[in-house]
Amino acid sequence: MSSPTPSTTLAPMAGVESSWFIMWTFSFPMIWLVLTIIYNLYFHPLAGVPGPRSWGALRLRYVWALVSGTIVHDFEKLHHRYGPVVRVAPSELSFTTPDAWTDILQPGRTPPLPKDGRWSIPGLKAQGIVNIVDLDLHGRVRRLIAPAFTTSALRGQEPILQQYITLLMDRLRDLVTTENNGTDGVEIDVVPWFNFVTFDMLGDLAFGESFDCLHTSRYHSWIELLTNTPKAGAFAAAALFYPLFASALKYLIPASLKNKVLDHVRVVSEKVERRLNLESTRSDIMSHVIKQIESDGLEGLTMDHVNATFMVLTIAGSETVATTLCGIVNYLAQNPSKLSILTHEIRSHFSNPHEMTLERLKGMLYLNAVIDEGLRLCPPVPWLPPRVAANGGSVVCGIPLPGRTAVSILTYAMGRDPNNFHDHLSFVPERYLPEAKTDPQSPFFNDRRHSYHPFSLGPRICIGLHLGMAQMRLILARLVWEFDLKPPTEHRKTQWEKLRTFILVEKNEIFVNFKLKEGLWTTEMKSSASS
Ligand code: HEM
Repeated sequence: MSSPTPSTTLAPMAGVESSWFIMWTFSFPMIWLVLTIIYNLYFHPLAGVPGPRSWGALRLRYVWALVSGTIVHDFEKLHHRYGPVVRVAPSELSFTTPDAWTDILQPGRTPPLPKDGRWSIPGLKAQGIVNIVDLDLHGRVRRLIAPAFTTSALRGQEPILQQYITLLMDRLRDLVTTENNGTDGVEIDVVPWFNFVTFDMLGDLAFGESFDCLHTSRYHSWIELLTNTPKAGAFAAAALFYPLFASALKYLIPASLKNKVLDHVRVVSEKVERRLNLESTRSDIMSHVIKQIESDGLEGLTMDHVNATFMVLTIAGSETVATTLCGIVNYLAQNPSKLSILTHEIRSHFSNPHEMTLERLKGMLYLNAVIDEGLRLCPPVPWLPPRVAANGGSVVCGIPLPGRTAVSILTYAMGRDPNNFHDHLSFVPERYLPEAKTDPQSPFFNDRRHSYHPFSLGPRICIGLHLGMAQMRLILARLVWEFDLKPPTEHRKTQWEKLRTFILVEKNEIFVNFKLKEGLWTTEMKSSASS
């Protein structure tokens, strides 16, 4: 009897082995996935915190919300359903309780919880102030730039702010008069204009050079790249939650984009260097930094830290102010009775724009109430970037958190919470007037104004708070002094609640109807419009 050939005996065995191999290859990750889900849902230390199973089982649902720009509205819905503390990922909680501000940000006491390093900008030699995780390093960078943001420094910077606001008014006046003689209203998309003015101001204050957006009525190419940074940041952070995907991403990013980012870093360094070498007596942000370096040196920092900080300042100091202004003007145009109170306050106090100094505008009660109400309904940082619990664990709002648990605060939902604010979804600046705080008959007497912090709190509170408030006061006052504003046609109205968020709010077009104030339509303007 002839013995079987090897091929006839081995073939079935090889088939069995390869099918085992295939089965293991596919089933091992499946088993791992199922075990992870079971652990996260039933055995994880945060398993008892309220939240939907689909978000607590894996981080996929969170990442999807992040890259689709729906994270803020999704979190808000979860808070409505599950309460003030929600588990939004296996090891991340979102808070809307007032105590979260103090427990997480620790104003004036023990060090705050550090930022979550997964949100840093990848590929930089050093992080800028907003993204630095190390508390000591952050403190040194903050000390270097802080003198540029005091109220007395702001007084020196006022002429620069006024110069750009005048230019903005000139541009808007041109648009209104050339489009239809200024007599009927003109619908203007305010988004680019508020971005132009805030970027130009920041360019001048930080680098001693405007970006010339207002002069050219166009975004500087650099600004276009910068405004996409938060969106790219959301995608980069999403990738970092899955390290395998993050390394693949490195190879997927087109070389042209990588080069653009490198170019961008190079341009900032050149701008910083040019300004540092400029012999000038002007008072801007850099003049204070130069004085600080001359007196205390760089305190162990490198120029990479300075450059990265000036890069983030350009965004943090302009997008935020532009977004809030868009929100405020959108609400004002759609609430004519509130707009007319503001317009009356400004026009009755000032007979010409030169009288509108920062000092005098600080005392305009309704103007300030309008800004506070705008910040409540349209916070430009609607979701405070996550912090992490200490390695050995921390306690936030009475909940013991395992080490490295991420925690975030949903500012947007806190501002719109009926438990915090009466008539919570309406635009009512009156809630911020002094009488609402002192008159028990006021429907807003019990509003929890103290529980809302659009500029954050503690050692990482917004450094540009005074500057931002100054820009908003000046721009709004000049706008209502010069123009009669009205809502746009119905199909062009914007509902703020529908905007997406990629770390910062994504603004599309926001139309407002502009008409020159009665009496500003001078003979000179008429002839230049008709020529
Ligand atoms: C409407 C105006 C503004 C609002 C509502 C606002 C809000 C905020 C918030 C909530 C934070 C905390 C972010 C975090 O902890 O992750 C922050 C930080 C910061 N903001 Fe603002 N901001 C505004 C305007 C400005 C301006 C005008 C500047 C500067 C020119 C600026 C510069 C910064 C910087 C540098 C930080 C980081 C501070 C640190 O980490 O120490 N902001 N801002």
